[in-house]
Amino acid sequence: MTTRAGFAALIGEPNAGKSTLLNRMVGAKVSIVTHKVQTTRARIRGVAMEGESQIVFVDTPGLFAPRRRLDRAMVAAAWSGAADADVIVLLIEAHRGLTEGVEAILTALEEREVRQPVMLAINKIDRVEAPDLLALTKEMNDRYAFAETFMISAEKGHGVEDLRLALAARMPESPWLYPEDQIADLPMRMIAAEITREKLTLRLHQELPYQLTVETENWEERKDGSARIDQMIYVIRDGHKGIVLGKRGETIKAVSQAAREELVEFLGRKVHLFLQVKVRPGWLDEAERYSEMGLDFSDGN
Ligand SMILES: Nc1nc2c(ncn2[C@@H]2O[C@H](COP(=O)(O)OP(=O)(O)OP(=O)(O)O)[C@@H](O)[C@H]2O)c(=O)[nH]1
Repeated sequence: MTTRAGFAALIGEPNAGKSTLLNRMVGAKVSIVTHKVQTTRARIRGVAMEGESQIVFVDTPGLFAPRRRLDRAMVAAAWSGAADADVIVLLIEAHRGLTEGVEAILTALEEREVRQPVMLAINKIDRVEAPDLLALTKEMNDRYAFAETFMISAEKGHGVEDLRLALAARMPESPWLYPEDQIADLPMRMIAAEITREKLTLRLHQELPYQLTVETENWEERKDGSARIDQMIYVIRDGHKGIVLGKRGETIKAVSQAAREELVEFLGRKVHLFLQVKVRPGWLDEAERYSEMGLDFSDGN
């Protein structure tokens, strides 16, 4: 039996339908991993099985509008995440066509001399007429040498199976990256940390997220069946610590409660969550720290 496994990077403008498509391709069985898990280079969004093939879907956070230095490093990392993948899928919206945003992505693919196959998935075909769709297919393929083109409706499920089969066929021969019965069991600590990070970003000013990391420092299974989880929130300045804590600790309390509720739902048992905030000054400028995260500092400059 030959098994295949590899990474498929899903790229596209915001709102293209990435989440909808992933949920379709990954299916209910593993939808648990749709929490955005941050790995060093890309976010693992889900794992799909198709016959003997395992497809690990990653997306590329921060591809757009880099503003600050770290954001730019994130963009570079996002691209290297895509460059590390075995296949890239560019998702565009049928009714919007070759937008400026899509053009920017294609230019970046060319500039970076991406060597792996890029599949074009034209989504939301339920919103256009057939002649327009054919015209767009031609326009896109004249613009870039896509390996294959798919016309899909992620929402309605049309064409999704064909895309999944094509991706499966392009996965390299390899043992599976995740045991089949553990697909839903991606590193729990990372997922738990990401849950807290998400709650923080929901609560805090938009400026903060990339300057803040959450690490699960301790995970203890208790005899009564509950889990004790200790997490550290790292910020770069004293002032940020105050923001995270909030007045009389209100912010962190609310974050902790929201994160704990989601963890309870996620783990299906009682959770004791302990959050602490620590300042790690100069973090933004520590090239070493960047490389630990898989971020290429020089490239991001
Ligand atoms: N008509 C139509 N709408 C769709 C289709 N697929 C997705 N949508 C809608 O498009 C919107 C965006 O979909 P998402 O899956 O959230 O898009 P996304 O790319 O994950 O968005 P970001 O997380 O912002 O990057 C939602 O309102 C979906 O319901 C489709 O095939 N047809």
